[in-house]
Amino acid sequence: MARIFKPSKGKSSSKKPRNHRAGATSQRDFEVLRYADDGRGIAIDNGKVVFIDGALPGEKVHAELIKTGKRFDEARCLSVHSPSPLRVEPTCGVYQHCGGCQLQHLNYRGQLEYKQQRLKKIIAGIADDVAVGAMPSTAFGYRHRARLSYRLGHLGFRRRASHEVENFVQCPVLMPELEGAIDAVRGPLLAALKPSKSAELHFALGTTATGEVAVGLSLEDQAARTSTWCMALAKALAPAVMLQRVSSVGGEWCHPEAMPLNYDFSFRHADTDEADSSQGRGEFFAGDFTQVNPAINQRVVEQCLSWLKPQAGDLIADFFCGLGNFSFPLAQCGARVVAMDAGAAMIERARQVSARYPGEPAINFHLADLFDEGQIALPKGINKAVLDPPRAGAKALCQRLAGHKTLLEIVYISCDPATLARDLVTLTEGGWRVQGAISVDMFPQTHHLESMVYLTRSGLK
Ligand SMILES: C[S@@+](CC[C@H](N)C(=O)[O-])C[C@H]1O[C@@H](n2cnc3c(N)ncnc32)[C@H](O)[C@@H]1O
Repeated sequence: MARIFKPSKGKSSSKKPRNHRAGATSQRDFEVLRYADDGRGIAIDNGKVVFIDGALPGEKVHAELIKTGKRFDEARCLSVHSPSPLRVEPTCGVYQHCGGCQLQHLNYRGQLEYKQQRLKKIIAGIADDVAVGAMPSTAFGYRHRARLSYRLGHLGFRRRASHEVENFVQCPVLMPELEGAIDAVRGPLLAALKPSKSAELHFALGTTATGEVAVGLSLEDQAARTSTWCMALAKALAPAVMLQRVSSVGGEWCHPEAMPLNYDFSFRHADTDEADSSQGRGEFFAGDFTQVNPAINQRVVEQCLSWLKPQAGDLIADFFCGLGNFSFPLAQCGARVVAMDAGAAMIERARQVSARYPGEPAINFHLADLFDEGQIALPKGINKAVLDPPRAGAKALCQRLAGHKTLLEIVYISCDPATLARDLVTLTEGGWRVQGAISVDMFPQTHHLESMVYLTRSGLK
């Protein structure tokens, strides 16, 4: 028997299972049939669905029930009788406790296949004739930012299904420079954070204006006390990490010496394969939204440009634009862009960056809540659009776009399969057709699925 998952010695796993029937055997064997949408294995036990953490389809596993409910049970794999050929030994030493990754026990080819199949399921019945592509990433060392929690003297990632914090030692999905910087400032941070009970810390890796690699840190909540406290912390962390921004009840406070990091807007033109870095660099602070996997992000931007073929004469809406990740490359190809987002600080920074470019600004950045029907003002004459919403999707916006008169092409980038499925139904019922779909591996080793879908429609009278 291959022993893969040992029962955790951590506090959270020693707790008695919630809802578990008194006297019932909590460990037994299961045959795993298929994947659940969150990467767990699904088995059927006496007609009831059981979700098994750490189990793969085709395997016979020995698992411990950790929760029982009316409709389904939940279990954790303890050992594997007949391992799947796709099973691998997890790289990370704390994989079985940490809440960050869910698929390290599945080889990378298997992960890509699993994500591709999920996207196939989403467009089934909507676009059965469309072949779903897969965009692979490097399997480890891809993340340029990380959010760590501090709680009761521990600094690291949240444990699986728990509020407890797993102390940060190493994290193989982080870029090595980021991993090293977090390790370097662990001591000073732990000393400084002592008085507060809990805090969220956003680390991000980028370059400075002079091209050096730098790491920024922003703190949330009660970690931000007084400017004196922050100055002392900033000093203790430098030069390994810049304390960039601190949220506090009174608003945002930036350390006076902290510089924003650079955001790279360069891409390669699909037709010539030439690199284009003429829109150069934007700026961001740790805590701003940036795509976590910069190499894959560049490919996503390039795929978007290759579908939309932006050119002079186009008026393109970039909905949920953030710092202008898509807006700047679209404008660089000659299109005019109207960009919208609800993040006031990011919109302001994007405006400042766009104002520095010579000539007429080709991008208009607007602050808008795109979930609020009343605030969705669709720019007149748009013929193409990029939608890159948060997990909640773009319900109200898709309802408005479904019957839009001048809009002919949409690229929808989604980080949530359920809301993507809902919004695609709205659009296709309005006459839109899916022409392309790609599962993008923005988050290797996790079950998170990023997708890109290209839709077109002939003009409405
Ligand atoms: C997945 S990110 C995409 C950002 C950007 N397109 C990029 O590639 O970096 C989603 C964006 O939606 C924005 N957002 C969240 N809720 C929103 C809302 N209700 N209305 C408008 N924008 C919102 C966030 O500020 C964030 O920038």
